[in-house]
Amino acid sequence: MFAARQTFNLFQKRAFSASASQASKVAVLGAAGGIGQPLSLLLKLNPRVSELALYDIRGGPGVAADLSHINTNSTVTGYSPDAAGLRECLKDSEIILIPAGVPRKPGMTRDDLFNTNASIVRDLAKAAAEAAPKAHVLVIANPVNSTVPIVSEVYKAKGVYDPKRLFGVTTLDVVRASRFISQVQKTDPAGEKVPVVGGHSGVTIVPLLSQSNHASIAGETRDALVNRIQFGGDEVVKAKDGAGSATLSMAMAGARFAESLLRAAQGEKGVIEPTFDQGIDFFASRVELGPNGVETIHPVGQVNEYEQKLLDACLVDLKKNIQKGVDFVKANP
Ligand SMILES: NC(=O)c1ccc[n+]([C@@H]2O[C@H](COP(=O)([O-])OP(=O)(O)OC[C@H]3O[C@@H](n4cnc5c(N)ncnc54)[C@H](O)[C@@H]3O)[C@@H](O)[C@H]2O)c1
Ligand SMILES: O=C(O)C[C@H](O)C(=O)O
Repeated sequence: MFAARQTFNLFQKRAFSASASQASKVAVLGAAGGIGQPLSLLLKLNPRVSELALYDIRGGPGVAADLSHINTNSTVTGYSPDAAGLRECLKDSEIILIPAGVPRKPGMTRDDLFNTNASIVRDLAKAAAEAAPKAHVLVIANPVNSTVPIVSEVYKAKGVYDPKRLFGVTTLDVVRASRFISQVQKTDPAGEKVPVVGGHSGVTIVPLLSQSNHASIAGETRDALVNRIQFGGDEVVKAKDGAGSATLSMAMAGARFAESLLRAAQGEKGVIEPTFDQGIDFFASRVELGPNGVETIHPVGQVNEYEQKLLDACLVDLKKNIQKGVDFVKANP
């Protein structure tokens, strides 16, 4: 049994009747990138978003001009790539998504991105903490296991940290798990829910097949499925052959998470998503969302012996990844 007091991803779907007319400003930092562009497109199509604010060190205004011609009601603004532009972009945002940062190439681990992405995320977090301290922050930039603790340390230093409003986006892991299990079982992925807990890299990604519709999957089929869920990102990195990592599936996952937060903010009950988040430590698990972000962190629940071993292996790496993020901000405030 694993008593998690942290989060990394979320999931679930419910019918809803909340009004979509409430004003919601959503900011995307890294909006001109491989994830940023399709993510911004999906947000432009979301009637719950009233204002889309796009920032990137290059290309933000161009992406904004393009999206602004789409005939949905939201406004789209691209901001200049400087401190004033970033501040304006962030001001009054309800949700801030951060896909800014470099992606992997074949042969790299997500941790190999740390040296470049840690300072990018730290600096964006500083700006967000100052300009929009109450916004929900959704960290996509890798290594998520370390970049989320970086944001939390920055917010603590600024005296505005609210663990209920900080999320590591691990939605893609449950999206993959649902798709991959449906391929094995020849079912509709829409009906497949597989909790995935832990972190967002390799063995820290722990799918709980015993809690899925197919608890009896065992042996080589189970091992292959678990491995595919844990290393799904590598599949895409390899196929893109040096041109980056998952962007389109990630955009879908990020947009789904933002939509869930907006639904919860607009009064819908029972909105559950997986996210990497902080209770005592950081850990991805299913989280119920409310108007102020995290409402309830669901326990990991009953796991079998096989999954307990996966969790044990996960925690070894995850703790190191978390500490690395915390130490980075302490050494480089
Ligand atoms: N959480 C997940 O599940 C998940 C999934 C896929 C990718 N990722 C991660 O997301 C990140 C982005 O991936 P991508 O494919 O979009 O990369 P990309 O290189 O295509 O885009 C990154 C964008 O960030 C911008 N950028 C860089 N520094 C910036 C800064 N200081 N301020 C604002 N913008 C800045 C770049 O100009 C670029 O447009 C990577 O770190 C990748 O590993 C995470
Ligand atoms: O694999 C990567 O580096 C990107 C992302 O974390 C993913 O899971 O696709």
